[in-house]
Amino acid sequence: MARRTMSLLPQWSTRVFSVELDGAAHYFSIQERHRGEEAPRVFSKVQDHDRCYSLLVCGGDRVGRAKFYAELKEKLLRDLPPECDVSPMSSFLPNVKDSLIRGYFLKDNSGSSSPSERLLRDLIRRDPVLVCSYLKGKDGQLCQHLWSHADSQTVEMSKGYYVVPSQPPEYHPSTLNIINSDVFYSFEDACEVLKECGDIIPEATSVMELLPSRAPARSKPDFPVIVIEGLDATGKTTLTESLRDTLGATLLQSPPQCLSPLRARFDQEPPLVRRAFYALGNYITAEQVGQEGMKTPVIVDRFWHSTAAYAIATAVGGPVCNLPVEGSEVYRWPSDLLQPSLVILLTLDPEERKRRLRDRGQGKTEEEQELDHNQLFRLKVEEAYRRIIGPACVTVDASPSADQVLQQVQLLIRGKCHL
Ligand SMILES: Nc1ncnc2c1ncn2[C@@H]1O[C@H](COP(=O)(O)OP(=O)(O)OP(=O)(O)O)[C@@H](O)[C@H]1O
Ligand SMILES: Nc1ccn([C@H]2C[C@H](O)[C@@H](COP(=O)(O)O)O2)c(=O)n1
Repeated sequence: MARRTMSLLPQWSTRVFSVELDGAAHYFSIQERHRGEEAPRVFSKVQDHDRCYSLLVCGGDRVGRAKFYAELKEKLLRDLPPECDVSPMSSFLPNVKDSLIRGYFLKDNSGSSSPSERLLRDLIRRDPVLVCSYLKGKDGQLCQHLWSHADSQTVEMSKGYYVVPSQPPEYHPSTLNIINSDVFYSFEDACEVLKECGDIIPEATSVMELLPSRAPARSKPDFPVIVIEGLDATGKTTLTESLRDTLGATLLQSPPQCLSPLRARFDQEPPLVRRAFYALGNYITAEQVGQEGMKTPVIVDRFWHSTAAYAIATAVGGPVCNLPVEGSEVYRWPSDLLQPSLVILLTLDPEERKRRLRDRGQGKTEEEQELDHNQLFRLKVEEAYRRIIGPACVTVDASPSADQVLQQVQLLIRGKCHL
């Protein structure tokens, strides 16, 4: 643990820390010397008697880290005193890709530091975490003390760093680690994740056995390939089935049928593993498209746009303006994935979508419930859909009757694919 702490120290003083407190992001950095002047308070909501700590998840392998981060919040909420608030926190090097470390900020106003500190000492001894405490210095300024663990003893490092407010970064920190943690741009990169979890998730081996040996050739099939995208209950199933019947097409879906028995298992996993699973589903579907597309037109219910848009919207906290800017490399199409002839995005007024969901009355996945409750998340998914290129999607208003939507889409297909 001591060695890991030390390996981060060279960058420690150039890092920015972000804490989500009361719905707002607070950014701070640290300084070795006190500049003399009174620094503005970083956390206006932190009272003088509150004890504050941060926990950053680092070290170990990326699958272990992702799983530990997902479990840590539950552990903290379960084992800390109820007077202790737990908020998301991160540390990053501004505009440096892959530099984000996630964790939690604890604000303890229980009046006794013992239970929290016991838990933190236990965590630092056993788990891949860096722990800091925040104390007022002699001059009244807040200082960050990095804990270290050596020889079975946890000690607060004697030297404190002064905490000073920092400007919000140009790019939201959660965008720094998207590539290869949330979105995978090649078959190899997504496969790598499943290979790494074979020991702890036996189902990963089952997925590997269903995969082609490499990314299927990207050569265009003889017949057009049309992908239908959209949030749940926008009418994808209804439309894709009608298109299959009217065009004499083959209907496929991503994730493909063969992954259905494994899907619920991967939906429980942290984003790194879950998104790799969905990314690989697209390659299995692409292989099927390659075969069927030599015989008939192919309609695909969800494909890459869904994989990338949901992953990006989940990874990026806060409002739509936190998304990576339009034209960012995160919206690019994977270089080894078959490109459809046309991608249609069905959009629907949120109230009508809710009505259709209610009428359908089926169970919902956690992400679907999130879409329902969280207006911001829905807006981010829709905006991410629109920003993806190579091919970009064509938006169709799905509020008219099913027949009218079908006609509108048939017109687009005739124009673009000459069917
Ligand atoms: N144009 C339409 N007008 C009115 N109702 C519709 C229309 N299209 C579909 N519906 C109804 O809305 C509900 C959701 O449609 P559907 O199952 O096709 O959506 P979906 O996008 O495939 O959903 P999911 O992604 O959750 O599977 C269904 O009850 C369907 O009958
Ligand atoms: N190609 C795909 C298809 C689906 N997903 C993910 C995104 C959502 O979490 C969920 C939505 O699918 P549904 O419940 O409507 O079948 O599945 C994906 O990432 N990639």
